[in-house]
Amino acid sequence: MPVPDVDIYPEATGQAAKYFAEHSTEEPLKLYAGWFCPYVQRVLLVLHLKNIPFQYIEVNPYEKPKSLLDLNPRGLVPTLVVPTADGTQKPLFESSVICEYLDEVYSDTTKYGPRLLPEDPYERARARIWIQFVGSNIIPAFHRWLQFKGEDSEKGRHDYIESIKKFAEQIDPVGPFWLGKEPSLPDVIIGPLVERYWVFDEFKGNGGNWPSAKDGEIGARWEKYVSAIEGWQAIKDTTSDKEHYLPLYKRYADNVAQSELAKAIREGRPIP
Ligand SMILES: N[C@@H](CCC(=O)N[C@@H](CS)C(=O)NCC(=O)O)C(=O)O
Repeated sequence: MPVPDVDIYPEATGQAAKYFAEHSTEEPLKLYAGWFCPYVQRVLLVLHLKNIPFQYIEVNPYEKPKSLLDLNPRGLVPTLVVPTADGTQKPLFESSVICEYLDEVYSDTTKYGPRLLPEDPYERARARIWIQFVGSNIIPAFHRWLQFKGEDSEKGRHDYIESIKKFAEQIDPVGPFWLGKEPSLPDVIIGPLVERYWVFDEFKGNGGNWPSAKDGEIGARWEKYVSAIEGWQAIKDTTSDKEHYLPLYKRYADNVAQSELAKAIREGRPIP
């Protein structure tokens, strides 16, 4: 795919642009977001699945406008603004925390559909373990593979593939989703990363070399899971056209991205 010559921050396109336009009017619940961001997409998935009214506010987190910094001093997206009775703004950040918050607050299943964390305490705890695993293993490996060069990048590739195999062992064998028939929070947390597989094929020459049926039962389970994520309507509705992601990910792959996250990875600090 040729990378478009875009120097400025591009805009959302395709299905995502349509979805954002539908949520552009004033609402008490506000999401400060960047259209390209996988962490933002997690929150969008929850809002979309539960059909929660909210206002979508696009900000460029690399320029960190004052409106964002006033809410979140680290200037990261997603930042959610929660309405209060006295009209003050209460911000929330960290995508997985926001997702759990929304699942708890919009919990009436007759209005908002199935809960995203299981009712059973053991299953709920197990889901949280694997959500944490995505944050502590899969995401760092994702960035290491994408941003680093040579041996460091190879270590990222190895860790990424090995950790998705571990995650795959935990997927319900019948599926298609992590807990079975219905999507749940682990799918929301890993879905946007699965949806960005092509980034590695494009920039790291991976050539679609992901775990699959040729690697045995777990590979087959993962392959089936990837198809479920890619065919998931909520993912499709919140994703832009691929070409629009290219210039942004190219900066990461070329190791010139200036975001806090990119710098933390390069300097070997914990990622924000
Ligand atoms: N751990 C955070 C990560 C959020 C994050 O890193 N967002 C990126 C965009 S994908 C961002 O705002 N980057 C701006 C920067 O790093 O300066 C979460 O899960 O919400």
